[in-house]
Amino acid sequence: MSNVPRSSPYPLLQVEDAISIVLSEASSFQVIQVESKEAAGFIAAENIHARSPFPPFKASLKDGYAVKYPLTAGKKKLVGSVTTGRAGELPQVNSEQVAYITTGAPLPPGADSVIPVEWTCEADDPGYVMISKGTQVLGQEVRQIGSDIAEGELIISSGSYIGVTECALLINCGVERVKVYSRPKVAVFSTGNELVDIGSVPAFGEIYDANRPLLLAALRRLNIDVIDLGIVKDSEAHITKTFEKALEVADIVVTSGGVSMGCHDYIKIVLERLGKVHFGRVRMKPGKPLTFATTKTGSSSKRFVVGLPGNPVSCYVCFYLFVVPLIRKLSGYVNPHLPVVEAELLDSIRLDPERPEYHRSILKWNFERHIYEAKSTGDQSSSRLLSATKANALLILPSENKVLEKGSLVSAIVLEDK
Ligand SMILES: Nc1nc2c(c(=O)[nH]1)N[C@H]1C(S)=C(S)[C@@H](COP(=O)(O)OP(=O)(O)OC[C@H]3O[C@@H](n4cnc5c(N)ncnc54)[C@H](O)[C@@H]3O)O[C@H]1N2
Ligand code: MOO
Repeated sequence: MSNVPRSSPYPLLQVEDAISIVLSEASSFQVIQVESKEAAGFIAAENIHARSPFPPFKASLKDGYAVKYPLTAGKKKLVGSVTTGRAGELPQVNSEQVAYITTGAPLPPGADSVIPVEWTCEADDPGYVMISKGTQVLGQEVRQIGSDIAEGELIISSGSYIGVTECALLINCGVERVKVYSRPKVAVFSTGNELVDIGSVPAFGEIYDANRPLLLAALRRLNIDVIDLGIVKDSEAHITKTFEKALEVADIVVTSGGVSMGCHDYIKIVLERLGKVHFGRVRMKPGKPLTFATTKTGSSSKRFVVGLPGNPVSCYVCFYLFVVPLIRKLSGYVNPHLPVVEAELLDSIRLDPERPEYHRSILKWNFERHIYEAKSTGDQSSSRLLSATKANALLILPSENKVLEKGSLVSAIVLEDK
């Protein structure tokens, strides 16, 4: 091999600049309507107002007796009962009368307050109740109409995340359907002549494809629709054909392998032909040959391609640093970045003098010291998946020719995977 390139034509970008490029390219969202009960996990694409107040009627806060304020202690006439869900005629309650009521049931006409059962006892006559403590204030133990949520109140603003409680809130307020940002579809393929799927027996020189299952599982955990395009041989023609297929069906194409300087590294070459390569190298460890491109053909919307490096840990780290924020931006997140916290190192770590390192670590909250502590996962080779197992954070370590002492404070990107 005498005709391979000896240096990369791609400038070595800083991580922050590379992430900014990805996010600035990803600005177009598609708005869809979903049923409120299916809305958890989406970002709202509209301001949502309560269709009805909650509670929709004056409701009792306690099991007890509905009364008209003021009511003194003593023997009172029982005029009926109101239980939750009850339709039809409610008993009229006047002064010196009571109606049995359960928690959440509507107050009957005339009543404005509730006396809890604990303040009452049975009377000798079944048509009466003994009230041992009278009303203290008007409206006691009553939830007024709209006291939790007023009719028309803004309950979810455009751009906010719909979690499980927001999903319940929508239904609480009678909102059946909501406009949300759709999530991108993602196609995944691995490249490499050495790769075989688990289940087949690897010949000498072959290894199992671990990256595709990693990416597919991570995407499914993010509720993303995935298209699995399998293992593709290191051939320009095969890779081109697979990209063309992927770009027809997916918004984002994520590949692994074939982005470095080897004679069979075709991803960058093919992407230069199919679209625009925004960057092909990032100053980071692991993940240096990470590649990002966009394509646009005919009337189809812009497509995004992230060429992840083949080393499994590089693939994993770059997925969380670049693909997850890209997905979040396209899905409507106002802040697409993963959370970052400050953590104290439990080990001394030798820094890399060339590249900032995204050091896999186990992050734990120390309840006595009120601080996050980070334990290294050991050998950080980009082929060693054991460095990423158990890890729930990536420590952002600066590039310097020194040892960062135990006890130093560093920024840690929190991974949602664990
Ligand atoms: N001359 C240079 N060589 C390399 C450089 C460089 O700057 N100059 N960068 C190195 C870095 S850093 C990385 S990272 C790798 C990434 O290279 P590729 O993306 O081209 O990856 P491959 O060569 O295809 O594979 C690398 C390694 O990972 C294994 N692999 C690949 N795919 C999978 C998979 N799906 N599942 C499991 N393991 C996989 C593959 O067998 C190789 O061992 O390049 C360096 N080289
Ligand atoms: O960047 Mo590579 O990912 O160090 O092995």
